[in-house]
Amino acid sequence: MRASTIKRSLGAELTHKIKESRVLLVGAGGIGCELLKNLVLTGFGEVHIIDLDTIDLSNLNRQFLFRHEHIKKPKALVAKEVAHNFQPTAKLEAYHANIMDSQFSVGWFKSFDVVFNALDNLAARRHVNSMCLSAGVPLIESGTTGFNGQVQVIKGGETECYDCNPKATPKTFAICTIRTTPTQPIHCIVWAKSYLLPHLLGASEEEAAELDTTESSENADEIANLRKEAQTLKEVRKAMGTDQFFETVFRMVFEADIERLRAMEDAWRNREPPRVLAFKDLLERSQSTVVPSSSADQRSWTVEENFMMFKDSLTRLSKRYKEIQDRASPEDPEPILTFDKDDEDTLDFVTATANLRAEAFHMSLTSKFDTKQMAGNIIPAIATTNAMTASLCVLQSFKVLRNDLSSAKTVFLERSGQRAINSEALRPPNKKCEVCNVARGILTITPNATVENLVQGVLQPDLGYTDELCIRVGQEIIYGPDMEENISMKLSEFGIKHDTTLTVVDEDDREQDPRINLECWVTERNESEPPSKPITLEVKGEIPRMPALAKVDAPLADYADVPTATESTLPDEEAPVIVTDGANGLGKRKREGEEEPVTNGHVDKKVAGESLQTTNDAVVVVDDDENGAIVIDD
Ligand SMILES: Nc1ncnc2c1ncn2[C@@H]1O[C@H](COP(=O)(O)OP(=O)(O)OP(=O)(O)O)[C@@H](O)[C@H]1O
Ligand SMILES: [Zn+2]
Repeated sequence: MRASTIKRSLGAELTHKIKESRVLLVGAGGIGCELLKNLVLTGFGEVHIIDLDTIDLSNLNRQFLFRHEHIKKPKALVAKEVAHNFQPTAKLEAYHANIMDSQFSVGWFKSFDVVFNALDNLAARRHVNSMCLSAGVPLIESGTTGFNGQVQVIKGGETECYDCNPKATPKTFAICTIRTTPTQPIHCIVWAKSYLLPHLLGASEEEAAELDTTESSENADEIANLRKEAQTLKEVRKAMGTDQFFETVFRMVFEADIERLRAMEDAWRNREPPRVLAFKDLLERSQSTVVPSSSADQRSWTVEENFMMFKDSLTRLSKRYKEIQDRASPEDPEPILTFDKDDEDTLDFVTATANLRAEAFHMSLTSKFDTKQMAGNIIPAIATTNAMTASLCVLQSFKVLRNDLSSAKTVFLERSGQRAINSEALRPPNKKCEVCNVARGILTITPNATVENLVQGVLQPDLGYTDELCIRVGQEIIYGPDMEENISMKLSEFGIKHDTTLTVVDEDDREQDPRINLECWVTERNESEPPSKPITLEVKGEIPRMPALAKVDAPLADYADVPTATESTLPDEEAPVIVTDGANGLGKRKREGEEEPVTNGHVDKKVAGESLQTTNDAVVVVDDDENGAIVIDD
């Protein structure tokens, strides 16, 4: 877009702010590539891009900044180079690094006007959320899953943060369902991928995160059985590389084990018992069957084809296993082959064994293509969803830059409802959220400052803490009620220096509610400079108390009315239930018992298309001579 067009659409003031701004883009994947292009074309003056990964062939279909010749090169660096061609005047900085590295400190985050998250995992999202809260920098969080997308505007102390709503943990399956009574193809796939493959080819049971092996009174026998069986499988592994290996494994898994399960009569009172797959019979039936080719991945293979594929893939995997074993020195641990959706050998093995098990349990068989999606927990990434989500991020960032949070929205992109784009007013922080419901302070220390200076010189006399407090740096506790010995140690001995963040946790809940956590950002000064105290702490007012019964907050209709952290004037509503859309960790907010998104009167829902004719200030329609109408809507 031409600069003059942008200026006419956004107005001179915002255009100027955009040009002067310094923003951080975390992640240069599906959303990140689109976002970077949008940012530079919109005229953002300085964009820093960080991504830890290198470019993969499978990225090319949607991460349009990357080409074949870029494979294996760092995403951030290539993205920077390519985007620079779109807007040579933009200042771009790239980091091939993990955003969770300590070099990206609170101080560094403070140097940005806005941070954009375009990540694919919960841990990194949470980390950036917390850094932005500490640094007081607004965050535009985004994610997509298939046709669904979401953009959330986060501003510490004013809106919900990423962690204000609980996120669902990845789905796990009870081990007994997987091992004894599978009822769906996915149960067979998880069995093949997380039980059979690891036991045969290396990794231990504990490493299979999808299996819930928690022991209870009901499943104690089954767990004991499992352990015995795991031992047997390890024994069977010794036959690897011999001609009998395939037959031994097959007979153990599809004959002996199924016989054992059939004998558990109670389990089959209300359902059909599994059938034994006889090795000899299948061997005979598949005499003239060929192993399915790799192009036959979209159709379900016959039982005979699955049998042949089981043999073929097990042979390939055993060969690989033996090769690794032969190369290793005697003191090396046993080799481990683990499932990878992009590893043909393990995918063939999982498809074939899952299907044979599905056959034994009277279920329909699954194609290799579908098995890949299911076993890899893959929901296809859709380029248009990423592109639309990235544009919505930029539109929301305009409101942040204008300091107009009251018109910023959480935006949902969806396909199932009547409307493609829905939005909700932002909500104030959830008072129960331990991540954003913290007080913040600036702690100025001298090089020799001690824990004692902090506790007895500042926290207790100035802020009223008792002995029941605990001090943390990251996850490490450096001082607490049972750690008196640390009181005389220097803060520097715990690695506390300029730009470290430490947290003070009030553990005194005997008489009244404890204070909310106090997060201190450390700055250093010279011993000789005034004031003379070795430590000073700057905090605004008293540290509020932890709200005992704070409930979920209402949508934010008017920012002027946002209750402060100490007030409890909010409506008495149930905590929101998060329906996650999969790996992106984003949750669409729904309240319990509701099918549709919240429409309780507080919520301002809008449709992009419907707003075109409105006179709402946020909607700008520009008639551009060359490019037709450009509509900027929220
Ligand atoms: N801690 C982190 N620090 C920096 N970048 C990260 C971090 N975690 C994830 N990323 C990056 O975020 C991007 C997310 O993009 P996307 O969701 O499109 O994933 P992808 O890995 O490119 O694609 P796919 O997972 O579908 O193969 C990736 O490029 C990934 O490398
Ligand atoms: Zn929060």
